[in-house]
Amino acid sequence: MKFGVVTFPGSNCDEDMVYVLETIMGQQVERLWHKDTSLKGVDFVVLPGGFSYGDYLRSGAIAKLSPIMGEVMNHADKGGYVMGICNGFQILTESGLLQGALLHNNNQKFICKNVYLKPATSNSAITKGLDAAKAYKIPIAHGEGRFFAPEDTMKSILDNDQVLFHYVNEEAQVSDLSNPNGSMHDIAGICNPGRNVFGMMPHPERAADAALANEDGKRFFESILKYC
Ligand SMILES: NC(=O)CC[C@H](N)C(=O)O
Repeated sequence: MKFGVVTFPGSNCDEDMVYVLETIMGQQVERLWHKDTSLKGVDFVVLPGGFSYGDYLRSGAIAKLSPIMGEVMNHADKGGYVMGICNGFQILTESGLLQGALLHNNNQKFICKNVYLKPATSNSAITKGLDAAKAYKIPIAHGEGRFFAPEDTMKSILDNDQVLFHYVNEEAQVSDLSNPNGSMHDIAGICNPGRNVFGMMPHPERAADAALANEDGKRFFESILKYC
């Protein structure tokens, strides 16, 4: 599979993502620039983490207007795979490819730490290869990660089994302390109704190399490669 990793002005996890896909997972990767108007034949588009346009006006609000986003939307509309990590997730909600919004964390602070995630569904390429009972240790680093959706939107997300991950504690249980940002229903990631667009706030690419002593994130990429 050929992956495309998009760099926006202010992206800072683009090279981490390229490294994991290319060097750890052995995949072909095309670096895409936000001003490109072609996806250069990639099968799977990744919008990486960072601070596109300095997070003005809201995280992702300006990046959604980048020239490449028209092509990303066409790709998704045709059923092509798109994944947004952290700032990438914010760009996907801003552009309407995913429902809901990422609001400021409820403590109004930037949070950088390891959290635990449990897959919420097996019906997606990114979760199908994961252990439904396991808590995966994955880092977060965001100031605007509190997933919010109006009641009717949230109902359709839940009814359509679109939640990909919940924040849990190390024992894979939801607890008062497991949700770092106050997101509704402890949601850490969702997919679209077509199940080809994924968004998540935690960073699996930061936990995919044995040198970092945590390869839990590598399982997410293995699942993608197996089921996409
Ligand atoms: N790691 C990131 O992608 C940063 C996310 C984002 N711009 C925020 O602070 O909310």
